[in-house]
Amino acid sequence: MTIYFYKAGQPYGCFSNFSPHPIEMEGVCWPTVEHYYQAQKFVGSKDEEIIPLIHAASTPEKAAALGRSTARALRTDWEIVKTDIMRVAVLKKFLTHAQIREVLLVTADEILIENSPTDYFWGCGADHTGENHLGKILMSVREEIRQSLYISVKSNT
Ligand SMILES: Nc1nc(O)c(N)c(N[C@@H]2O[C@H](COP(=O)(O)O)[C@@H](O)[C@H]2O)n1
Repeated sequence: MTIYFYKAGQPYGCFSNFSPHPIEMEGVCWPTVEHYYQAQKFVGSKDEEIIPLIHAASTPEKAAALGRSTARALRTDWEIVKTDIMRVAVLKKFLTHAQIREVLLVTADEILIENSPTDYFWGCGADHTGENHLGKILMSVREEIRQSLYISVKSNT
């Protein structure tokens, strides 16, 4: 069975980057993965002063709106680094929060798909031809956590 997720308030909403699960990255606590991801777009760019505004945004939707502002200059390597940045943040989220880590592990080997009607990179898009990079990251994070649990159980036996 393929598992579709999208909005934080819907089934499997904890897989959305908009879910209210804070992460600490380099000593800074971010309210959601989305806040952190949107802020990373501006690290080292001439518009870096937007980062504290994104950090302080009261909702992930507001953080995303700030990060998507076309009037601002993104860091020049954004397209190269964005998938790695997302993976590190998503891994941190599931290492930090035991309850959603369990939800992820219980999905076993099911395919996970971000059912975004508009996003053909992170999600599957309206016609399901999208690249689903968020779903792929979640499946790879699931495997990494599974492997690390297996190694720690084995080393205790
Ligand atoms: N839950 C939710 N609501 C939305 O409105 C969304 N667009 C998404 N998708 C997430 O949006 C992020 C991509 O942002 P950029 O287009 O790169 O600015 C990424 O976190 C998607 O998973 N989710």
